[in-house]
Amino acid sequence: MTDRLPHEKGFHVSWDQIHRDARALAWRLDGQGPGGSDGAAGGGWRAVVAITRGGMAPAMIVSRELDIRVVDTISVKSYDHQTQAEPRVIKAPQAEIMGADGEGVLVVDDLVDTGKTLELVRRLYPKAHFATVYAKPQGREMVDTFITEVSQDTWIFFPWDMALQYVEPFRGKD
Ligand SMILES: O=P(O)(O)OC[C@H]1O[C@H](OP(=O)(O)OP(=O)(O)O)[C@H](O)[C@@H]1O
Ligand code: HPA
Ligand SMILES: [Mg+2]
Repeated sequence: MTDRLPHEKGFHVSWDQIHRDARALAWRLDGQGPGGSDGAAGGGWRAVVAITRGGMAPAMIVSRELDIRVVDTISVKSYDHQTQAEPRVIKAPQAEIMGADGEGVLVVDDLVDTGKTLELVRRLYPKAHFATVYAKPQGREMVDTFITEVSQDTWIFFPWDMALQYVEPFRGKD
């Protein structure tokens, strides 16, 4: 177990921001799949596999943008709150979708941090393409395509983990 606290900085991502960034990820992936170039069905990808749970919202947006209807999940658990444990697969995707090595499959996650989650999934499906919306330097090598890099000492807060709440004005009482 590695204690990940404290993080120096917080990067707060709204629903609107993750939607824009996941769309940007989809557009970058369009035509990059082994199944074809410009105009190919699904951007050349056979299927999208979301790493649950954080990868599900980005995977939904990517699969919608690229018109990919075959969508599955792999469940990898690696953190309890901000404390990291050894990642383990709790649920695997369908064998027919993945094929022998994952070729033509787009594996999507919200972020790569240490890279341990992707390292595990890569070992299982070495020819899949690994895409995340955000990446930290330590895990960057594990991801093929990402949109925004944040520093290692930043904790990314996603909208599904947050709620709107009142804040005192900058010029508050006393
Ligand atoms: O690169 P790593 O250091 O392995 O960290 C990245 C992973 O950690 C988080 O998932 P988590 O295991 O917390 O589960 P969740 O998606 O269900 O929140 C995040 O969604 C990534 O999947
Ligand atoms: O920065 C992060 N934010 C949310 N979940 C995470 N899981 C690993 N790193 C992070
Ligand atoms: Mg996750």
